[in-house]
Amino acid sequence: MSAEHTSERPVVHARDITMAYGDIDVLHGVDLDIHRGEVFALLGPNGAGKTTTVEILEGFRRRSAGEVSVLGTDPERGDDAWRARIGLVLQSWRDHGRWRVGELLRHFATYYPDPRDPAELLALVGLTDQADRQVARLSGGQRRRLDVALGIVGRPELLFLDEPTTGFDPEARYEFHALVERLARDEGVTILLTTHDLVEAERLADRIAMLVGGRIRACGTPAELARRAAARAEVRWTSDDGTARRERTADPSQLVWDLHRHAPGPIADLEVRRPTLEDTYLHMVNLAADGTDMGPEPDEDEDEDEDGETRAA
Ligand SMILES: Nc1ncnc2c1ncn2[C@@H]1O[C@H](COP(=O)(O)OP(=O)(O)OP(=O)(O)O)[C@@H](O)[C@H]1O
Repeated sequence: MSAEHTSERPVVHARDITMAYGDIDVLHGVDLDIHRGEVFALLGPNGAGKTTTVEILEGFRRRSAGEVSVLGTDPERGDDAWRARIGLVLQSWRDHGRWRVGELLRHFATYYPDPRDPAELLALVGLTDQADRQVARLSGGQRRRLDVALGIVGRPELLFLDEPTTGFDPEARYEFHALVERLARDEGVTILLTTHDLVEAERLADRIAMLVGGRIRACGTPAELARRAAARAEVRWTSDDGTARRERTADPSQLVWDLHRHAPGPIADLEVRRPTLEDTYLHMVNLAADGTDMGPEPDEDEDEDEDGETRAA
């Protein structure tokens, strides 16, 4: 990566993005800062505004208002040189069915000043054996691997991954996760991932933002988010009379200690279940569905504005 790209300025910087389709408001003031080499996941239920947000950052959609800088440029004014620094793995399959896999990759490589070697890239995504196969004859998971290869052939500084592992078998998913980690860790690629797979987000993301109803409700590391949402640990055990018991508590150590003190012997089936990212996610979504406008929850990594809004900084 050249020195001009290594400044501390966030790769993605957005303030107060709003978006309306006709008279329907979809985004209500989204703030984002994503730093170089960070894997950032955007989570949220169907219709939350994830694709809209990402398309605005990619320069495919004009925002209604707000300030956006991606790799130092307003995406609405991004030129070809700017676009060449960005990789896209989109949900929709592009129509290249009659091309052969290797041929298509070699063709795409010609668009970039310093592309990856197509043969190495095929090996990287596990498609070497399919190099001479027509794209239309690939399985769903193999097409998705090709999408990933096309997204990174130009050595992007910023990679957008829109539900990248849909249709992957577990092994392909595992290999893909390792690839994403390598891109971010070894090559300093910044990655914005949208996914409905909370396990994937937890595994890959340095930070996660939860977008619900067009607002960022929470942002932080997976561990920070798991601790939120008033999510308390659950302690499970089987009491002396054989009854299955469960209790939620903010202090599971104390509860386990108390159980031991009062039990005549070992406690059967004792289990402590820590709050998970899923607990927080469901909590956020349910609050929004109830119409409880609790606003975003600030944490130690976030700037709080005068009005109490949280920035994903
Ligand atoms: N071109 C459009 N015209 C009008 N409304 C749109 C358009 N695109 C999206 N919407 C609406 O904007 C809202 C947000 O859509 P968006 O696709 O950004 O959500 P999402 O979070 O990506 O959802 P999903 O998880 O289902 O992909 C939805 O209510 C959707 O119906």
